Amino acid sequence: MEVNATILPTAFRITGSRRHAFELRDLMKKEHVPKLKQIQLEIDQRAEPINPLSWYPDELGWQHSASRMTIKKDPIFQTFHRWLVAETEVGNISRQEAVSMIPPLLLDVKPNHWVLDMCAAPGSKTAQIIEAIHANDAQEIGIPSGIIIANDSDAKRSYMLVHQTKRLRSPCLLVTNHDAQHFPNIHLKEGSPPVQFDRILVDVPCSGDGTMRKNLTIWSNWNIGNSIGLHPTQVNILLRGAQLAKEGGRLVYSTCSLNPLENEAVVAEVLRRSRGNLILVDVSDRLLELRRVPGMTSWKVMCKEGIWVNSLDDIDPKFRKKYAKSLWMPPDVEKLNLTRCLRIYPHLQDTGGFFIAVFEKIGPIKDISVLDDTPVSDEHGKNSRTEAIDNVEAIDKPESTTINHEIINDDVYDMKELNQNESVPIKRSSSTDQSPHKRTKTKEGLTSFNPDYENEDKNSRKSRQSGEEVFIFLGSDNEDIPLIREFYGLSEDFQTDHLLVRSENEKNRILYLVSDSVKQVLLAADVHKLRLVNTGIKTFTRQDTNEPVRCPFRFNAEGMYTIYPYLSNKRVINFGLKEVRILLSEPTPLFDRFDENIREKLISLEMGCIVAYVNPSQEEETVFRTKIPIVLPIWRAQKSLNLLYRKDDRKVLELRVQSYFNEEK
Ligand SMILES: C[S@@+](CC[C@H](N)C(=O)[O-])C[C@H]1O[C@@H](n2cnc3c(N)ncnc32)[C@H](O)[C@@H]1O
Repeated sequence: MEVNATILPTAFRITGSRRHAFELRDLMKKEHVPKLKQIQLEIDQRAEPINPLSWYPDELGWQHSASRMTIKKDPIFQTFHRWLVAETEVGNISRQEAVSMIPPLLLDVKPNHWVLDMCAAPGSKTAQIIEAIHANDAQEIGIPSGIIIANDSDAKRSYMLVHQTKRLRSPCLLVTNHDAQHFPNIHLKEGSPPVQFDRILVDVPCSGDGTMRKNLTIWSNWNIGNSIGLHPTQVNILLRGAQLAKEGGRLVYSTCSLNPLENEAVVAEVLRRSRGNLILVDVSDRLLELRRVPGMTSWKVMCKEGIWVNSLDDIDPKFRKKYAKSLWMPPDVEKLNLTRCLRIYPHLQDTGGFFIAVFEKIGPIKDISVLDDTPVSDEHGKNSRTEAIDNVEAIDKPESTTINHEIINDDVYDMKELNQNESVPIKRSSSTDQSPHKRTKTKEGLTSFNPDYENEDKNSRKSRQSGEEVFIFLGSDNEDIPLIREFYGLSEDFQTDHLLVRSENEKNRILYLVSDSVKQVLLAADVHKLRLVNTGIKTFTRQDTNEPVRCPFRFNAEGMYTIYPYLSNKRVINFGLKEVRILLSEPTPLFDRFDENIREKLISLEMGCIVAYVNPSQEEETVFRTKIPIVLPIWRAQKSLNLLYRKDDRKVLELRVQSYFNEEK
């Protein structure tokens, strides 16, 4: 309790592909950490200085407890903070509560995995999963074969998730909006078995009592009923996850609550109803430095009136329907290995509270109906007796929270889903046309893209809300592709059939790139059942110009890093930070503003989009040198350049450049 009344330290992860992450870590250790430690000692002897989280692999997780005041007032902290913000904005660093980093680590995601994140918003763990999928990007050219389907039942929060994960620019991410208890089956082909996932994260809604160091409202809003009400939903979400996992696949269940009714009671019920086909994994050999306490093997239930109750039978029959039988310890509790669950208490290592259980699916899960008190058989439940779901159905939830046999029967399920979901037409197209949209002329007749971005965002959000989102893949006969390939020297390895447009009215205005696995899902036989929120990274945009230009397609900042490895040097120019500063300080700098070698190269290129490649490690006067490159899309007009960055992206780039020179803002 004493620890709970203290301020939670700030934690962050160094992310990105492994090679880049190690580089950034070493730079931080060399340039920032010694100074920060020194200054923190001088300012506040009690504060924990910046240190790596001992249990986080490869010193990529860090924590410090400097106060806001220290960060605000001290120039060394200010410099560090600016660097942190700049690297966070470009996706190289993620701020995340330390304990919340544990579930994705134990999920053990590989770049080829199909991953479902069932309750994903606002997306901090999704970001970690995306990073794991892209872990080898710096070493391997190509888009990973894995996929992350990030789902949340709350539409607003799903959009928040899209926003949060945008900076990671992954073509492998697909965001959906479903009640995870009824996450639909996906059949890639007519009559094929439904997709089963290698990895499933089940980070369920919970009462949140483990976050009381950060969320002060928990202290006043907590009540006994919260956990009792959440338990059935948590059971149903985890059960649906268990069904959707591949045999041999892994599920991680987590909550930021320490209440056994939301943790061990849920795990026990799901293990029982999986009839031996789901087992708890012993992860005692993982994250060895992480201090943890084993899961509980006995617990009691307090009813909403504040009285300890031994069984459901002891509840007043009038209120019995409000309690799930599975809240109470099952008779075979000792057989379930609940000690393999992880409890993280705040005092163990100065964090929030958390609960994690890691499962492996070892057999098909077909019958998930409620069991009576007969212990689960060691032979996959052959002696178990099933009964109808009664009390669980009646828990006061806004919508049905039951999972029963129907869910694994596709026909019944389809009918349920069709009522819920609007169709998402998936089409193939070969034609191109230009959309009518608002144009703003700049000095050299180049249509400014910023106002269009804003309009596009508003419109597309509107269309998504009314269920009109479309994903139209470019056909192999699309006439723009050969031009794009030739103009930019795009390698044959780049699969242009993974480009799509997202609006019938604005065909080919923006070309989005998706990975092969996302494409498979978008073309699945029953994709109409999926409520799609977002997918794809903006890669090319048709740029309207007054001057005739041979290739009107320009790169987008969002897709720039993904497409860059596929480009020849045809339209790539090496820039230094000096040139980047010119681009940032002047809207359309003339060629004359640049050194002769750059000017000559610019003159030799025909009008259209070019790419600037910046390697900060080659800059002599910079303070913080990493080899992490900056790759910028630029419009080469008649006599001037225009950095194709939105206002907010410009700000981030400015911050990044400043941080290299350790300058005051
Ligand atoms: C603990 S938060 C998830 C945090 C998230 N995994 C992260 O790391 O940022 C739980 C989420 O579950 C969502 N949720 C609640 N009920 C759900 C349901 N039945 N199906 C899917 N998501 C649900 C909530 O909207 C909330 O965003």
